[in-house]
Amino acid sequence: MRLSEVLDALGNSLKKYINGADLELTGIQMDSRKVKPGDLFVAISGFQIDGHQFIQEAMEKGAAAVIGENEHHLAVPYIQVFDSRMALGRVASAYFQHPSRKHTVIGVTGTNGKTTVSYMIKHILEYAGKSCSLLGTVSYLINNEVYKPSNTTPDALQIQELLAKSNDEFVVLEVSSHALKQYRIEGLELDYGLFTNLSHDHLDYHPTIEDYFEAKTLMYNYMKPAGSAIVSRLCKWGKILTVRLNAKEIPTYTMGNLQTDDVKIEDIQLKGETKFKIKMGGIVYPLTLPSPGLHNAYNAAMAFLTTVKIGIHPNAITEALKTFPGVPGRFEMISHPEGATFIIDYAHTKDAIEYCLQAAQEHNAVKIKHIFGFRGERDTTKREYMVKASAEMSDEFILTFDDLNGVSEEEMKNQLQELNKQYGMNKGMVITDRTIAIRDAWENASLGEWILITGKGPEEYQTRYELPTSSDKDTLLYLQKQQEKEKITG
Ligand SMILES: CC(=O)N[C@H]1[C@@H](OP(=O)(O)OP(=O)(O)OC[C@H]2O[C@@H](n3ccc(=O)[nH]c3=O)[C@H](O)[C@@H]2O)O[C@H](CO)[C@@H](O)[C@@H]1O[C@H](C)C(=O)N[C@@H](C)C(=O)N[C@H](CCC(=O)O)C(=O)O
Ligand SMILES: Nc1ncnc2c1ncn2[C@@H]1O[C@H](COP(=O)(O)OP(=O)(O)OP(=O)(O)O)[C@@H](O)[C@H]1O
Repeated sequence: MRLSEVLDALGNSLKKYINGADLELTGIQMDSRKVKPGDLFVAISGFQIDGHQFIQEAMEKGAAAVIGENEHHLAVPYIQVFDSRMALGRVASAYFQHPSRKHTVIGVTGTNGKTTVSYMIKHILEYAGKSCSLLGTVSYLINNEVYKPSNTTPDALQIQELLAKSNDEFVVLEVSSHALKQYRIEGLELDYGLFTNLSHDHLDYHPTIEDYFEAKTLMYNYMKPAGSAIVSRLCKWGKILTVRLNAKEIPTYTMGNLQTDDVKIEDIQLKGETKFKIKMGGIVYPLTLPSPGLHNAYNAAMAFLTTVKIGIHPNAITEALKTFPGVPGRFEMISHPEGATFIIDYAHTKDAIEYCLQAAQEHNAVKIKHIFGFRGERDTTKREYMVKASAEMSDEFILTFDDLNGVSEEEMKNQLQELNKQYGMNKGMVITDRTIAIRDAWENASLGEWILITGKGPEEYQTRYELPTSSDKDTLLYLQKQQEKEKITG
């Protein structure tokens, strides 16, 4: 790519161009440690460190040109921009020849359900014989290859690179509010923009829920001219968003429980298999879903509406959803020999906890025990609501450690004890070691009891615990094996 093409791609984010010889660039880097001779280095002023500090290092490694926000006079061409993250998205898209134009791109935003809806869409498309890449919290799946995710939404450079690598017709990607604020999808062009819901989360990053909502709406600045929005109107934010999108004349299709919704969800039965009906254009489609919970019926309805708009026949969609295998760590069940049911789930908001515990209630749980904790260095304002929800909906709960993220064990333990004292309704206890909390529940599990372990989903532990296990599932499988061994040895 020529430097002159970089300048074209920047458009109105270009502020000043200094030392202007045109030259050939061999790559783009936002991390000085990765720079190779001939690369364009984009200096980003980060949350941890200011990338402008590394301009010298990047040049020593052979950077042929630099983009940044500050005033600099360098030996190589320097392009001053208003916002380096925005510039990175635009330049990366141009460098990889605007890869989103060669795919049908589906962006999914919302507080909860992004991953599940994305997996459902991929499953339906594949059932219909299409190929689909997926970028999200659990993994990046491109051309049937699995990549370990760096973030829910990768940085702008990685997004463009992965889309360029993808030979799949469709790409579905989860779009977090952090990504939107940080211009990670700048340069991307979406065919469909999905909004699942909005509830209390990330109020450490966003000053208010209104700001969080505004961040989510930014996704709709990236629609292709013929692109359309698919919005769940089940929460008030979806209703507000629909009005906004109509005003912007973006074709908007809604899922909800009103006659005016394009897809109306009705007659939901949650006992046993999840069964519900979708009413669309005067026709009623019965759906059966192996994934339990009202939230999953909503997720399936969003996937249904999206894939209908893509052109998949509704009957093929209903058939495909019957065999949806679920998502790792989302309401994943493991049975206990005494007839209890253990669930591993990624719920880390009050809303998600309520949906999970409700699903257990709907399955006639004789008793509900809930094991959960809170991530260190993440939104502390949601914790009391999560405890209140658990205290109201479970029979017993155990507060335990989640990732500490640098918070001391003592500090987190005090927090857990304080939250339990204030909001626990005398139903809670604190067992800080997550594996011991799970073992306690395993050893005391009884017939018909449901034990929900939430917060970590399939993620590996970051804290060293007493049992030699690496995740909630691993702990349960370990306990299962131990019990079998004990039976054999008497
Ligand atoms: C708070 C936050 O969002 N941080 C994101 C941000 O990093 P940052 O600005 O802090 O980066 P930094 O470490 O300060 O570095 C600044 C610049 O200096 C460069 N650098 C650094 C060192 C060096 O030697 N040389 C050098 O050039 C870095 O490459 C970078 O370009 O930009 C990075 C690149 O896009 C992100 O990976 C990073 O996400 C961090 C890891 C993170 O944990 N983010 C979370 C909060 C997040 O984004 N979560 C959402 C999902 C939320 C949800 O729904 O659950 C997500 O999309 O993952
Ligand atoms: N539509 C929904 N409404 C409310 N809660 C949901 C919904 N779908 C899933 N959940 C709950 O949220 C948890 C996370 O689900 P999922 O991974 O699909 O959401 P996400 O938006 O991708 O979350 P994250 O961005 O944190 O990865 C699930 O384990 C479940 O408890």
